[in-house]
Order: sequence, then C-alpha cells, then structure tokens
Amino acid sequence: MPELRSGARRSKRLDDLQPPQQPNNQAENLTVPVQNKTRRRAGGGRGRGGNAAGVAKGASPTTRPTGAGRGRGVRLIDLDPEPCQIEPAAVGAAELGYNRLEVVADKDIAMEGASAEKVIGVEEEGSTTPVPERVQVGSSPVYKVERKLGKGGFGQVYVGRRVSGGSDRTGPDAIEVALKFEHRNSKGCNYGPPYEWQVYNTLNGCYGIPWVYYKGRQGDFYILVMDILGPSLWDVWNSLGQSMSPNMAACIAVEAISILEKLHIKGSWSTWICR
Ligand SMILES: Nc1ncnc2c1ncn2[C@@H]1O[C@H](COP(=O)(O)OP(=O)(O)OP(=O)(O)O)[C@@H](O)[C@H]1O
Repeated sequence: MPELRSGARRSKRLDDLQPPQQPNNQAENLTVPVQNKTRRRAGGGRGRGGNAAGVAKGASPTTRPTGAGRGRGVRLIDLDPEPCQIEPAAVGAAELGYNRLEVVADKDIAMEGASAEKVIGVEEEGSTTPVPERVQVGSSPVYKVERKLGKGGFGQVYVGRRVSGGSDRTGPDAIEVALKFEHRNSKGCNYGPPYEWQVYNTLNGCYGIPWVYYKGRQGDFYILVMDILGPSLWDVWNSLGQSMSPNMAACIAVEAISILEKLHIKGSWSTWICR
C-alpha cells in the first residue's frame, strides 16, 4: 500500500496556517520589480507541482505492475479494494515533524539529476557555469554543495549540507537542504531575482509546498535554500520501469487535488499553475 509523502516535508493543514516564521531574509531587502510576464516552465507540471507528490522514504509501492501499465499511461482498471489512506498519512506527517530528514534518503530511487533528462531547452549558461562549492545567503548557515538533484528550465537543484552555523537538525537549520541555483543571466532573472521568489513568499507554509528558508544572491547565482523533498514522480515512475500501480496513481491524484485545492483557497493559483 503506497503511502505518499509519509514523513513528508513540513506541511500544514490549512486551518493551522500561520504567517511563516522566516529567518532574516536577504531577499526581502531586494527590490523585485513587477514582471508582466510570468515564466513558462519547461517541462511544466513538474517543479513544485511535480514534487508536490514527491514520495517519501518508505513509500515503496508494494506491487509492481507488469507490462500492462507501460507506455504513456497507466491502463485504468479497478482499484484494489485496499483503501487509499493518503490523507491521514500526509496530515499525520505534517503534524509530526518538520522537514524530516528521512524523506530525502530513499536510496532505492535514482534522484541525482535523473529529472533533468526530460527537460527541454535548458538554458546553457545556467547549466554550464559551475555552481559554488559553498553557499551562504543572508543569515543562512554555510552549506557544502553536494550531489545534483535535478534541473529545470531555469535552474539547477543540489543537495546542500550544513557545515557551519545553525544548531538544530530541522527547519531553517536543517542539516540537508535543497539549493536551487538560477544564473543571473537566465531568462527568468532579467528583472532581478526570479519571479518564483515572490511566489514562494506568498505560498510559504502552504500545504504541499516546500518551505523556503533563505534566499539571496551569491556570485552569479540567485539561490534558494529550501526543504529537500523525496524523489520526484518522474524518478519514481522511472524507477518502477515506467509503470505505476493503479492504487498508487489514485493516491497521487488524491494528493495532487488536495494540494491544488489548498492552493486555490490560498489565492488564484490555479491560473498560474495551468500556465
Ligand atoms: N526541494 C527539492 N527537493 C528535492 N529535489 C528537488 C527540489 N526542488 C527541485 N528538485 C529536483 O530538481 C528538479 C528541478 O527543479 P526545478 O525547480 O529547477 O524544476 P522545475 O520547476 O521543473 O523547473 P524550472 O523551475 O527551472 O522551470 C526537479 O524536477 C526535482 O527533481
């Protein structure tokens, strides 16, 4: 029985939403000009949305469908009688802990840049300029940049390991974080920090959205320091031989709809997501 995002990143029930308690944030001091155009993401549907249903450690599907589900889509058949318990798992995890580290450690699923394979039109400069070995933005701890988690149309995401500063193991002091690098010459940074930063300002703390703890510029890169998630659905799909059990697909759908619902309540995000 797959349990999506059990032990998932810090999320909250909508009822519990409170203003995010962010540490001093260098980005807050940056002037972010209003951009009339929003960025259209290469490989839309991944990114936060894709990760929104990121799979936590322990979420290994017990049944591995055979060839029936291969190809472009999963053949729809009757769901197993087993009920899908996604909501309790997700909510329970949200209430139990912040940024639980085990979610990142699913060694069975390849995450290291595997997602990049499906990306079309990745910007050359951002991809070729080496990212710094160490990162420190605003009042963040210092992170050592480790393995690559993936790349999108505009940025690259790496694991950051805290090497100094911070004393906790979770939240803004987490030992492992995801570092998203966007080169200052990337299309998304024509007007300064990526528009995505504004979106995170609004959505931080929203159910299904990874927390962004720090953001700022270092050298040629705009950098986001955020919760590290489990493998993307793309990685899970591939690790399962490009197939998925109907039960798991149903759980993902329920979770995705639930997150969309919360985003919609929070604001008119459906338009933004659809673009
Ligand atoms: N917080 C995170 N934790 C773990 N992996 C992540 C995280 N954020 C992104 N990734 C991985 O890195 C990949 C690229 O992320 P990115 O946010 O750049 O992608 P995108 O939103 O699809 O593209 P872009 O925003 O650049 O258009 C994702 O597909 C995912 O595999």
